[in-house]
Amino acid sequence: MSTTLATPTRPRRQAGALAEDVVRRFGDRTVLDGLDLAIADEELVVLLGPSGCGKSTLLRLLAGLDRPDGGRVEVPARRAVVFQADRMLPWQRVLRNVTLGLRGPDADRRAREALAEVGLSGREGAWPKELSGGEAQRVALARALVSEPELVLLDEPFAALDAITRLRMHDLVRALRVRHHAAMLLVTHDVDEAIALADRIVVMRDGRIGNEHLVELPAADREASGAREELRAALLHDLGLVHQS
Ligand SMILES: Nc1ncnc2c1ncn2[C@@H]1O[C@H](COP(=O)(O)OP(=O)(O)OP(=O)(O)O)[C@@H](O)[C@H]1O
Repeated sequence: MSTTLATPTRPRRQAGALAEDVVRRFGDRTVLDGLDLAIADEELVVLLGPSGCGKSTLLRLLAGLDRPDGGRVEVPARRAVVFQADRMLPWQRVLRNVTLGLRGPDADRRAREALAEVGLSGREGAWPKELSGGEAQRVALARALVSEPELVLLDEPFAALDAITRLRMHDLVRALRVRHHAAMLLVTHDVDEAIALADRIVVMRDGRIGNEHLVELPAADREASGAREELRAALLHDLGLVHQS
């Protein structure tokens, strides 16, 4: 008997996230004013912009923690958010903080694996207050990734860390990207962090995305190169931090 195989329908490649003509007002202040942003699968987009321009507002909309007054937001159901403060439950040990919200008999195993991935094997039984700032943010990353999200939203996750620890966290993010295939949106004030990590840097201006920069520099050139310096100067200009003569 012959069998006719149905043509497999390829899953539609869904964008990592989409914001279309998004408006968000607080009182009479329009913070997001017709903003468009599409993040591709597995793309790491860094969002830069002056303080108060609406970066966290956009991130909260994409996280589903807030709703727009106009426009459309499309995000995958499996998404995770990492904030500047780790937001662990202080009365739960590290392992329980990672298994929070996980279901199934393998929750513990998955949480242990996630902690190993961020370099925290052996710290499962620690209390949150026993962790350094860098370790706490590692837990936050483990907690975000343990559910295998398709979209990870990071709101200044390393801002409170010292410079050396922040560089280690950048290495960790790069390593995690290789293993997890999530789209990421990272909000930061740190132009060097943006250049170190981004596939694309977008700069917010007047409630929308203003300039965008694709970052196609190989890893070594992100540390030191003429192209890096040019990009850095362009970003400082976009942010109004230097004036071109
Ligand atoms: N829930 C809210 N109620 C009223 N105003 C708000 C609310 N959330 C944000 N805003 C206002 O919206 C503007 C944008 O805030 P948002 O936190 O998004 O800026 P940001 O770009 O993330 O700033 P920063 O870089 O300083 O973190 C600010 O003026 C803020 O006061």
